[in-house]
Amino acid sequence: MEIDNNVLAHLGGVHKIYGARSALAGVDLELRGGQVLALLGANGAGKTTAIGVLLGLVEPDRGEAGLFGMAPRSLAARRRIGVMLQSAELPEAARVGELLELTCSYYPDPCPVEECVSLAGLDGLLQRPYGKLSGGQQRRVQFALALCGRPRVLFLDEPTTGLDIEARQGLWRAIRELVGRGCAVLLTTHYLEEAEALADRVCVLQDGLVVADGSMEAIRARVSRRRVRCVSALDPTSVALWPHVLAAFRDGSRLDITADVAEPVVRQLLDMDPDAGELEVSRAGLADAFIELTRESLSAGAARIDELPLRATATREAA
Ligand SMILES: Nc1ncnc2c1ncn2[C@@H]1O[C@H](COP(=O)(O)OP(=O)(O)OP(=O)(O)O)[C@@H](O)[C@H]1O
Repeated sequence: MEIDNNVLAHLGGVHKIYGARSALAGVDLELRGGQVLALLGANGAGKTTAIGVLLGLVEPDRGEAGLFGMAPRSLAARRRIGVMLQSAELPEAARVGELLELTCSYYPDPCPVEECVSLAGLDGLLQRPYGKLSGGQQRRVQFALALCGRPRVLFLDEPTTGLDIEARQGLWRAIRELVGRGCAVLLTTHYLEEAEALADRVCVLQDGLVVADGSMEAIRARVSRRRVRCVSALDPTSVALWPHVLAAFRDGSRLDITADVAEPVVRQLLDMDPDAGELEVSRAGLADAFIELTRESLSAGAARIDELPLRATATREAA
């Protein structure tokens, strides 16, 4: 078989079953040099299991995984990656500086500690015991530890969960800087704006299956649709049946409508509810695409974004 040198990490036909539950049901995935791949999916979709298989932490029942064309558990492969999982068990009494120095000592050509500190925004925290840090500060320490070996590939499993807005944006800046230096990133996140801000490729998992895999532009192009929001008492279930409406749901006092074109929907809305107010019309983003992709995929049986059907009439409440 011909080996593509630009593929840094891959899964091929991976199945993983836990009891009666299929966590991965034949997943193919490729991460290439210079790429930021966002792995998206609802809770339990299989994202962490996929990362576990890629890292050699989870043994697949079927299929194969590789890192730099090697077995994921090989030392040579492990030396070239950085990993930040959803949780980390680190000694609570160890000071941040000690943890960084120790981790750097495992690598032949480590990243200078000061650089890890600056990228992760840990200034002033080096003397603090890890166990006394806030949850957000601990996440930043875990990020810094992932950088110690100058990774060629970074695996980040929900890296910014629990971070405040400033810390999240700091971490995005750091990720962009690392990508600029040639690091590839596999990222899972529930913040779709995070995927939009960082990723150039998106893979959506649902119930252990890849339901969409494409470039961010392909997804954006796919959702050239509009979002209409307003305060209205109209029933979203009937609004979902109007011409041009793809989905409608209630968000508190607001009605949130996704449509292929906005104008006829706005006209009908104002006809049906003259009291409708605070009208907003915007271009639908990745979040809307994601909701549709995961809602429609089961009936569509599609594997690529451009194969998915264009219409969904269910409301989010009903889904
Ligand atoms: N060690 C395990 N034993 C039993 N079931 C497991 C195990 N690990 C994962 N699962 C199950 O496999 C499925 C996929 O889990 P996984 O953690 O990969 O999902 P996820 O997409 O990462 O979810 P989340 O967004 O909540 O982190 C879930 O149904 C989960 O309960």
